[in-house]
Amino acid sequence: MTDESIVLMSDRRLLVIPVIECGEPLFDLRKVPELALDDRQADDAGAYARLRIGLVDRLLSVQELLPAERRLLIVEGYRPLALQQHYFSRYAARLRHDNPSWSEEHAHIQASRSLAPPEVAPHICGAAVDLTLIDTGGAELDMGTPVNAGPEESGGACYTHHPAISSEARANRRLLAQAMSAAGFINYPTEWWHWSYGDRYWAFATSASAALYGPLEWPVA
Ligand SMILES: C[C@@H](N)C(=O)N[C@H](C)C(=O)O
Ligand SMILES: [Zn+2]
Repeated sequence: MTDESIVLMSDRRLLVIPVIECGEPLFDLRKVPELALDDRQADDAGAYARLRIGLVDRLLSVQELLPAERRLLIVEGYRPLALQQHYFSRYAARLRHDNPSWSEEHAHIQASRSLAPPEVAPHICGAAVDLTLIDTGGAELDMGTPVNAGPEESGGACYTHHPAISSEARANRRLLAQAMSAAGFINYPTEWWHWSYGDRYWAFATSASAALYGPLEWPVA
């Protein structure tokens, strides 16, 4: 899959998709012992561990679909808007610094390979999850790159269908993708670990007439 065939998060078609908020609450994954949770993105208030309850149910069904010796490892769910804004503007500024000939618009588009522009971002809706696979001893499987490896540092190997990864990593990505897709999740093709349900990217990819989940304030009122 080339960059040209991938619909990026900066695509204007996403912005016009309506959101019909269904009102589902965020649920705390720290109360779900069936799902392994990693603390590399942890914040004091535990925002990273929250997800819309519908996604939690779907992750439980994903785990049922996996072979007994494989489990999901959840890295990040909900992300407050201020954090998304910080991540996105920092990365766009870094790209402009490293590529002085790029226009602001081009840097915005290129930044959206790794981070969603805040106006369409699914993590701020509790509708996206970054995750990987572990074995029975808790060791992460070889997925070709670490979670959150950017296109620059990974030479593009973070793209889900990048050809230059080992056959073992490809098989592990395929296993993850089959189970996540079967549960209704949609992958962001530039990041093998990023999956969403009910957000605008999901609505676009599934031709749903509207997204189910809009942005949520943090802390929840
Ligand atoms: C930061 C990365 N894990 C991520 O979540 N990227 C997507 C595109 C996002 O910001 O929604
Ligand atoms: Zn993500």
